[in-house]
Amino acid sequence: MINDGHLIWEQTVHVLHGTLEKSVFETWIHLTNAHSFDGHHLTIRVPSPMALDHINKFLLDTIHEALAVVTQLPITLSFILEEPNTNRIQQRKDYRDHPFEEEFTNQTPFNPKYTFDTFVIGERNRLAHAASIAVAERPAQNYNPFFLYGGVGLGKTHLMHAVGQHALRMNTNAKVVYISCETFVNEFVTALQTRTIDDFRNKYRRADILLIDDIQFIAGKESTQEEFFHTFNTLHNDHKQIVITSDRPPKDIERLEDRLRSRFSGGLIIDIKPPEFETRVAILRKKAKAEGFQIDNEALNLIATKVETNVRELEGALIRVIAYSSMMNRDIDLYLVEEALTDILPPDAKRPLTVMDVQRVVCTHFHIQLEDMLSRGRQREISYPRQLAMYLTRTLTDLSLPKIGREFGGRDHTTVLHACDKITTDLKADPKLQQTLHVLRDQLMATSHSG
Ligand SMILES: Nc1ncnc2c1ncn2[C@@H]1O[C@H](COP(=O)(O)OP(=O)(O)OP(=O)(O)O)[C@@H](O)[C@H]1O
Repeated sequence: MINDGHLIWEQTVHVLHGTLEKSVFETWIHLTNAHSFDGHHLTIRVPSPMALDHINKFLLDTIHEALAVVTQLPITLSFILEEPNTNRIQQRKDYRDHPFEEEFTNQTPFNPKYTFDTFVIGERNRLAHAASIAVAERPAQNYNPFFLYGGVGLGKTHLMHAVGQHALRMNTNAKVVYISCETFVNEFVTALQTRTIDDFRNKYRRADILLIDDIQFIAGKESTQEEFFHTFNTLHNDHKQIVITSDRPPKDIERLEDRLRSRFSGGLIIDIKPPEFETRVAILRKKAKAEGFQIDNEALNLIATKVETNVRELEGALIRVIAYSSMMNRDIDLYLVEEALTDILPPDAKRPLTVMDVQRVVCTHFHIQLEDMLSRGRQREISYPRQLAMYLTRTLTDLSLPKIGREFGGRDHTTVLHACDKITTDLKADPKLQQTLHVLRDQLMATSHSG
């Protein structure tokens, strides 16, 4: 189970990397590690008493929020001091997504997970992948610039890091510069303010391969566009490779100078589209395997049906399923995936489920009256469907335990809690109950879609 803990914390750190100030992240979070996880409580090791103190005083809320984004489960957290001889630098090197924004250096500038080996090829990214390999192996020969565009979370940054790492493997002396456009803009402004524009120019205009991510960020920034235009020309004239990513094609980037637009369009432009079903399943399988989890095909297929357009979200869904399975101490099967991902509704979902929907569907299934379900009656023919309906309401809606209690004939929240625990326990050993639940859930999903 510690494996799950590592995975959950790794993703949480990933979220924190995007939300915290860079210096805060680097100082307090970067060197933390998962220590133990029991399905409900995650213990994190921190490297120094100062970090322990700072995290507990100032960062707890932010960290809990990030954890909730990752798992959406009530997992609790605590921090402990790391034992002195742990090799923590070794353990935490992957979380730095975009670390390579300093001087030219060939020391692991990229996310080691973003390589061609870990990239799953499918119909809709095959060309992007092939062009990326060609550029990495023969920089500035055929496709220059190489402009890669596509929607959020589809693997553009992954491919760009793969190009950089592969190019460095082919030629360890190559000066490969990776930069997000946002950082380029910020560095340019700082260079102007601190009169270090020559250093800035040397850094970018002496690259053998310049990889610039999310170029759409340059829109409307006139002086940066001017600067980038000259950077681009210098590199291009010197036969150096330029790789650009964007969320849209050059023609659709607003407030972009025409001369840049035409430069961007002068090489190879390729788009990357959301992966089709088979590729989504293959991505999930690869990711699960890489993290040390064996998940059967049916469960992977179900996750892949639920998340269609964004690989980052697809990976997030997988993490949530794994975390949920740890927490409930149950194997990952169709039922568990359904429960863990209940709030991911297909795009055409019309309205959220109500407690009435659940009660109606369960009563019909068990041939009982609604008034019996809401009554005080304790006969098993009534009490068991009632407990099942409470469990379904709890897992399929946002209602709190007290609110559910009120909706079921004014019962106490501990009764609801007991019902949920009972069904959770029964589910583990009762395939028939699993089947029943599956049928009921399908009907409820159909209910919410039909609006
Ligand atoms: N074909 C793929 N195979 C394996 N992993 C993938 C693939 N496509 C995307 N991913 C994974 O999905 C996640 C999001 O990808 P990435 O960050 O490259 O997206 P992006 O297109 O740059 O998105 P954004 O526009 O938000 O910057 C990463 O973890 C990446 O490794």
